[in-house]
Amino acid sequence: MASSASSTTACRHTSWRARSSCRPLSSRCRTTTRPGLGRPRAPKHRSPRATRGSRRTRRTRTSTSWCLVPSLGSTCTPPSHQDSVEECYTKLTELGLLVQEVLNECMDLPPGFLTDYNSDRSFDFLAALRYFPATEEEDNGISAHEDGNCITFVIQDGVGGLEVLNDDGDWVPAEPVEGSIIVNLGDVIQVLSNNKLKSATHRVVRKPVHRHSFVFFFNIHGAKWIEPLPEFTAKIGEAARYRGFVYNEYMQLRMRNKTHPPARPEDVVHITHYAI
Ligand SMILES: O=C(O)CCC(=O)C(=O)O
Ligand SMILES: [Fe+2]
Repeated sequence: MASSASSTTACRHTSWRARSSCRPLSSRCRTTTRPGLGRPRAPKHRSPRATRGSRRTRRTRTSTSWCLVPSLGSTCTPPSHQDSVEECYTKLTELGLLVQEVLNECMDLPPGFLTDYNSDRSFDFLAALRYFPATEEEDNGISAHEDGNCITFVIQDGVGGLEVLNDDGDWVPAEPVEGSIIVNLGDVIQVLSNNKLKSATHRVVRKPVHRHSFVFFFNIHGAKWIEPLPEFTAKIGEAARYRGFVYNEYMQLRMRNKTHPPARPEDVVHITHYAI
């Protein structure tokens, strides 16, 4: 993650629960200074106006998000867009299933393993995000973080601002490419693969103009037990790097990071919470 004390949007969506109401999820968002969400890795470069951790952080609106298609509860989709949003949701679900199969092969798992293991689609959701223009003092859209789920698909407009942290600690812009979808792996895949595959650390830096993105979270059922698979541990003589946990428990801890931001950055819960 970018820094151990960063500013982020207090009320940005974080879990399927928060998205089950039909209103902008962060319509009254204010920028607050609080610990970031990712791993304590120091990037070499920071965008010039980023005020993560700064005492100067002004209370300005940074972003809003709407849940278009939640698995539970109502949606915020206007009736006129219902059909196209639902079609989009169906296609993204198909894409998730396909990418999951590709992952299954890349991870050399028994055929169909991930399809069976992650067969319940009721925790997936699609969100629409709107980022307000950066101000002179502040340009943080979303602080550095890793997604806690399985796979995330991001469809962004042409404005840019999404950045990924590489192994050298440099932030690399995920430049908008028309017609493309960005695929992020999340913490669940990192744990299952015992760190062979990594969840991408990413953030959004706001630009001087509005930015919009659609984010589809291909999740896993909340009751699922997540732990490193034998193919990445016992079968190859490697120790598990994580203890097992129930997915919902991790989601709730991540949510608590937001509702009750810990005073000390080291107390923010990341996937390392389960590291052995
Ligand atoms: O808006 C984006 O490009 C990324 C959003 C994101 O990282 C998230 O919602 O977790
Ligand atoms: Fe993310």
